[in-house]
Amino acid sequence: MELKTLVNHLINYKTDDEMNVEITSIEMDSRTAGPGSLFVCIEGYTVDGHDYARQAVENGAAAILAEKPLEEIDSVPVVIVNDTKRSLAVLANVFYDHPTTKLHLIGVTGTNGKTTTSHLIEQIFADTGKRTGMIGTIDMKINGVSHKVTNTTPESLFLQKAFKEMNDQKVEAAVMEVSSHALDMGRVRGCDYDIAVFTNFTQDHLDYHKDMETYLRAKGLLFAQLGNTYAGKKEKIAILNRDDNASKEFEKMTAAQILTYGIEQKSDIMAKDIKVTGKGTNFTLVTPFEEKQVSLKLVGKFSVYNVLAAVSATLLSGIPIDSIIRTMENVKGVPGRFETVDEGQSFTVIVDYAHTPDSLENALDTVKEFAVGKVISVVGCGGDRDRTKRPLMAKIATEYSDIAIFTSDNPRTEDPEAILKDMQAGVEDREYKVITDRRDAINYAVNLAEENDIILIAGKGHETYQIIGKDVLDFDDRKVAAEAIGAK
Ligand SMILES: CC(=O)N[C@H]1[C@@H](OP(=O)(O)OP(=O)(O)OC[C@H]2O[C@@H](n3ccc(=O)[nH]c3=O)[C@H](O)[C@@H]2O)O[C@H](CO)[C@@H](O)[C@@H]1O[C@H](C)C(=O)N[C@@H](C)C(=O)N[C@H](CCC(=O)O)C(=O)O
Ligand SMILES: Nc1ncnc2c1ncn2[C@@H]1O[C@H](COP(=O)(O)OP(=O)(O)OP(=O)(O)O)[C@@H](O)[C@H]1O
Ligand SMILES: N[C@H](CCC[C@H](N)C(=O)O)C(=O)O
Ligand SMILES: [Mg+2]
Repeated sequence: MELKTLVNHLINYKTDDEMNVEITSIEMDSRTAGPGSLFVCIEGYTVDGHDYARQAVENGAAAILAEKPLEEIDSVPVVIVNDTKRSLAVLANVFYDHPTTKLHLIGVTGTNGKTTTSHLIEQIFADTGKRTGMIGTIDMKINGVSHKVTNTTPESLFLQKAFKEMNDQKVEAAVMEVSSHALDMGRVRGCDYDIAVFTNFTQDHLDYHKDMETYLRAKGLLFAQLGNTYAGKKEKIAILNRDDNASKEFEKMTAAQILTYGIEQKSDIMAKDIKVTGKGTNFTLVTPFEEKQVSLKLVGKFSVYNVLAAVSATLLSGIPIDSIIRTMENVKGVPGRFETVDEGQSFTVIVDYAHTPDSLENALDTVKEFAVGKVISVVGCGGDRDRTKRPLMAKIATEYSDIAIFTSDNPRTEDPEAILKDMQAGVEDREYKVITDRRDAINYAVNLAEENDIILIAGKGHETYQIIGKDVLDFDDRKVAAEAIGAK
């Protein structure tokens, strides 16, 4: 596409250069720029992309989009805009020919349960033979093939390119997690969602959003972005958790039609008579048309919420209820979410991704419900992340466990001992043990466990690394626990 044609989609830009070069790719990283690239300079949190424009040109870039004149660049056209990040979302959408308008696209937001709900939705579509796409914390999947992602919700350029790939691979239905960071940073600008799903809203990420109100507003952008119905497209739908007060705010922010789900409050889609056991969860699903018995392998009341969200989204996508229920009953789980480590031992070991106060409380509450023996928890809090959740998580760990072990979970550039001190500040009159090294902590828990005890190893779930300083070291809770059980 000619640079002029592409850039003309922006309502305001300046250039002194001819814009007749052919653009064959858009890049935001000088290291991936090459012949034919339009390199877009983004001022990041770590470095300023403008400082890499020269490198991009040396690599062959055909043009530059920047927020200021670049005197060192005279061999290729430089186009100036007010906001390169916002412009990038527009240009990527145009360049890849508005890929999300050709997909049935579902966005899932909320503090906890995004990955789980997205996996459930994808599985329901896949089981009906649909070609599917999914983007989230664990990976991006296109028709079942996994691709690496570095963010739960990647940058607009990555997203639009990924959706184009989905178009090329004839994907019909796609689901993605939409993080509050992504909404705030405009990564999902230009994504044409058909359905937006809200899971729940509790404390997390206050390092970034500073307060709960700002965090809530960021999540609300997904529902605001859903907008109105317009000619030729299906109705836009917001699916809201009636039991969570944040839904009331999101309701005000969207012009879309609303479907609610819930357990406590009267909702369009409901679950009643919930029975949680160590083996699964049974409940009655109530829709506006019928009642159905559902028997899940997933455990916990929180899983019922995720299932209700997935049922709502797929029902409204035209999937028959019996087909949805069949998938829900077969799903064994999502990697690293309440995943058991079974080496034939006489006690239970569960690896879970709970890394917020609310998710930890839910996870431990569920474990307590079916625990016969002691509950032993291994819990840590991430470094360079929300400090205020540390004392809360520690308090929950001690209140819901017979033995709570505090350890490290990706300390990143912080001192691990300082993170553990922040955690300990939240504990009142309760016993706990501090073992800084995560492997030692898991070994200790496994050696302590007796018949019928349950160990919950929280925080890292599917992660296969431990970040200490800037080093990313191999570490997988599931493998480490299996080794500890083997050694015992
Ligand atoms: C704070 C934050 O969100 N940072 C994101 C941001 O990084 P950054 O601003 O530091 O980027 P930078 O390194 O300064 O680079 C600026 C520009 O220079 C370019 N560059 C850089 C180096 C070079 O040699 N050449 C070059 O052109 C870069 O490509 C970029 O365009 O842009 C990167 C590329 O898109 C992201 O991967 C990165 O996410 C980091 C890894 C991160 O940890 N983000 C977290 C906070 C986050 O977004 N989390 C949410 C999930 C939360 C949840 O669900 O719990 C998420 O959606 O992932
Ligand atoms: N609906 C829910 N309500 C509360 N807690 C939940 C819910 N679903 C899952 N959890 C807990 O939260 C943890 C993380 O779940 P999941 O990965 O699905 O959430 P997420 O929103 O994708 O998280 P992230 O923001 O890190 O991507 C799970 O391991 C479980 O302990
Ligand atoms: N998306 C979350 C994941 C946290 C996982 C936990 N293991 C940690 O590192 O804090 C974050 O980046 O805050
Ligand atoms: Mg996730």
